[in-house]
Amino acid sequence: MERIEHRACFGGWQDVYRHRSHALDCEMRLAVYLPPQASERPVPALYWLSGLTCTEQNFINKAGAQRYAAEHGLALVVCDTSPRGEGVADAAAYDLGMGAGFYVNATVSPWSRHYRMYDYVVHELPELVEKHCPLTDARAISGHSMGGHGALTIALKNPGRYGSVSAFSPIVAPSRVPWGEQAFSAYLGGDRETWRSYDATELVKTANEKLPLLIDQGDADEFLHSQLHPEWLQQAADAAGHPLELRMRPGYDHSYYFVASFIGEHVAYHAAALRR
Ligand SMILES: N[C@@H](CCC(=O)N[C@@H](CSC=O)C(=O)NCC(=O)O)C(=O)O
Repeated sequence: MERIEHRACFGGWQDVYRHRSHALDCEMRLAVYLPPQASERPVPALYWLSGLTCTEQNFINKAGAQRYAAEHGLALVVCDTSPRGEGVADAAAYDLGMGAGFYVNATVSPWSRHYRMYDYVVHELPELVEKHCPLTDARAISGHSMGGHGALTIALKNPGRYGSVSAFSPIVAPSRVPWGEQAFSAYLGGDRETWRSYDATELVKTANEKLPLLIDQGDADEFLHSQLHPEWLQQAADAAGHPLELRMRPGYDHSYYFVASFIGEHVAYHAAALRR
């Protein structure tokens, strides 16, 4: 990992690295916020997955999470949302290709060559940052929109790997909404059976580990009734006896103003869970 940004922030450090990814077969950037406590001892980490069009920069610039991470002694690990670079397959649309990896392992050409964000986030990213930064292997995961889908599905598919999970405005049923149908058709192909293993509303039906799901959702979100439908996950979780707290927030939209308004509560939630 080569450090390319290093900025003092709330007594700790906001760093950005570039590295060669084996999973994605391209150069990637990732951001790590180290709270002041990390200069004394290894600290637990909250992994953040961003939404469509984002890089590693959106969350670290807009969410204001570093103040809370410093308070609670939690590191923040933020990756990009897709493979990048020349030779990486792309599409003209903002919601397919670069910036729209959907946290799956693509199985269909031309996407399957680089689009393996699931393996990258679950395996390569923690191995890398836990080797190079003062982090313990205590991990929490969260994200926004497409990244909320990523956080929920990755936690549900990997029992024991994360101490807690939360999401802002997540795509909870990608198999049933336009953003997900477009991405899964391209990356996974036309057999909808294969889509179920990346759909939180399906995964929650059979999850053995009942890791509580925490979701914040604005009721003025412009994508609420077309792409998000958190009530579908609520219904599936209730039927499966899976704990889910869905907090509808009056007046909030889909933007990072919403994430910034409640990120402090999520950081506190994850810090408490990782202390137990
Ligand atoms: N009009 C937007 C559409 C894309 C968008 O809203 N992206 C969201 C995530 S949506 C679901 O994954 C986002 O986080 N944008 C980045 C930001 O900093 O706000 C557009 O074209 O950007």
